[in-house]
Amino acid sequence: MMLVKANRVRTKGASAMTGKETERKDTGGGPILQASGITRIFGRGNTAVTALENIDLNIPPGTIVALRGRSGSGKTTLLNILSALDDPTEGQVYFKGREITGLSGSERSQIRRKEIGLVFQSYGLIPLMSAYENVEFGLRIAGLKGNREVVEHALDRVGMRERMKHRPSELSGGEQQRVAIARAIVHQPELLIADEPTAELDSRMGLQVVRIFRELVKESGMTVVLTTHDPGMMELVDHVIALEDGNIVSQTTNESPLI
Ligand SMILES: Nc1ncnc2c1ncn2[C@@H]1O[C@H](COP(=O)(O)OP(=O)(O)OP(=O)(O)O)[C@@H](O)[C@H]1O
Repeated sequence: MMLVKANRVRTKGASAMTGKETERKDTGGGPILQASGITRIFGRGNTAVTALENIDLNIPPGTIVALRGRSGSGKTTLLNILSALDDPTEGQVYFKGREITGLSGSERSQIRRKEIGLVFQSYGLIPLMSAYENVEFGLRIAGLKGNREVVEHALDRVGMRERMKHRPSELSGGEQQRVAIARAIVHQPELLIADEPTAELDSRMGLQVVRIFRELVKESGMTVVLTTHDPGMMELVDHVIALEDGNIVSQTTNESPLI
């Protein structure tokens, strides 16, 4: 499976998503995430690596956006900056109209815990906890009280309520990833950020995970930003941002995603 059919996509050089034309910093119809002039340099002097170079992008709310590119192209670095895990060397990131770059570590951590959900390639579940306890832990990290109904609802949304007493080692990779998604959405964040969420899964399980993302977008208006190596993902998401050597080389909008 390679590129999407030409009549279903619009490829833009400088699109609304990269456009510097979008100056608005509020969220009333504006982007949920906006990045402006993001450069990230690791190290100094002879050993310095420019992982991202002058990236501009706007992510519209209620969409699934995939960052795509080869290994080393800068996907994870960009995702870490968009989710306030890392600070850029230069540039600004606005989340819901508020600049998050330059905030203190504890302010950034508050935003991440309360307003963003994070999903990782390797699931990141706590082995000794059941699926239920892992999801409840997500609620506590967000500073909210454990609430049975809320936890079970999150597990229900990913189809894992029946297996909630099982520990991660008793679940398949796809099931573990679904629990990890339940943990990431239990505090009902507006933004879900997922680093290679389907990389460890076979194509059927991967599709199931993207289907869950689509349902979250439809039901709660959530925005999902993910990274992927998978060309097949282009058929499924709303926008694809392709990175090469720390630069955005193309942006594609899929007018009618398959799911
Ligand atoms: N902490 C770091 N120190 C030095 N260089 C780094 C660091 N993190 C990333 N890099 C470099 O920045 C570049 C981009 O890395 P990044 O992890 O963002 O790529 P990626 O597209 O996510 O790759 P992959 O698909 O393999 O995860 C690479 O050249 C990498 O070696």
